[in-house]
Amino acid sequence: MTPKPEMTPETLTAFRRAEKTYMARDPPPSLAAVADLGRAAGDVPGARRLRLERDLCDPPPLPFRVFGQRRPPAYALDAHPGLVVIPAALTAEAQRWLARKCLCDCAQPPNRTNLDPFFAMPPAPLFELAGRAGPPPLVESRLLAGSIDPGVTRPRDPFYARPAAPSDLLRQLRWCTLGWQYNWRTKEYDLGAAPFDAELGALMQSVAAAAAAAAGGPRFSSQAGIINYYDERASMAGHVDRTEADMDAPLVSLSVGLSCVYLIGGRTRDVEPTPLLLRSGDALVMCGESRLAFHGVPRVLPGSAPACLTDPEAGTGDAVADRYPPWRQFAAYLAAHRINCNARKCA
Ligand SMILES: O=C(O)CCC(=O)C(=O)O
Ligand SMILES: [Fe+2]
Repeated sequence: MTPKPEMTPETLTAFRRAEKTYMARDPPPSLAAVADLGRAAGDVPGARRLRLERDLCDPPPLPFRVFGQRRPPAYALDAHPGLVVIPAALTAEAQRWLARKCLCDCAQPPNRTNLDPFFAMPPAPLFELAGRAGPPPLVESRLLAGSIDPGVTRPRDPFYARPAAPSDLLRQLRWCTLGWQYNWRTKEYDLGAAPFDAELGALMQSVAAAAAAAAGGPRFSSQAGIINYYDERASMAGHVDRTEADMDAPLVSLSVGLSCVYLIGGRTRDVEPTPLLLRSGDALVMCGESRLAFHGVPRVLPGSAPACLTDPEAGTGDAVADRYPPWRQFAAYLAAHRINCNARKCA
């Protein structure tokens, strides 16, 4: 038997090499080569300022000021055609609104989460249950109850085989699907549909329309989406979102909370990716060619969330505040997590 060849850095693909660099823990990587379009776009090789030909707020998607500017600076990168980055697109209030949407309105049935196969999820947002005073209502384990669906791999971690407190489940929340429900096992949208939050859909549409008018590929509607919840050590491996039948329509992606290093590559992992710094409130739109590009999040940056989120009183006066738990509960979560919410057209 021939021994397996050592995977030397030379034999790794360019994408994998970059992932390893930015995932390293000891020592942590230098961020000197990470492109900062929000603060130093002039230093980024191949970055071009795009002229938005449409206002972001045309028509206004929500009844308060969502975008910092009607036509904020937006950037394209020569090496990744079709990608549009709009740094600091969202106002502080809109970032708080998005965090509330992603943690409360959207993260509950009928939308699915990574926890559904293993727990009998209550018909309420975990985030709200986790913040309630008094002894928490425990959530039943489907493993323990024997009601786990056939074909689902049983996790080894004993956490999944015991009733769990909502606050412990919230720590394990990794994703939630919106609209057409994506099945990670079959890699198809075959789990039926839940209504896509109308307000969130309007916000996504606003960003898609302005970016697509500048970069091509105007058709967009929020048919499906994913919310990703990252703790400080979480990452997302490089992939292409290729399940959607309509791969010409843009994919819109909004982030709040901690900053991250986002890698954008090309059609294969051999294309050298560009590391981008994405901050809370940035919008990213994958149009045209970049819709087929490998991308991922190798690193979240602890301590990088803005004060407009982490100040315990920051959201107290917001128009929607009384519909949600007190802001201090969000502030604590956002100081230690990144939330990414993305939407795509499927058919
Ligand atoms: O978190 C991000 O910015 C990327 C998420 C992503 O690529 C996805 O959900 O497909
Ligand atoms: Fe993706």
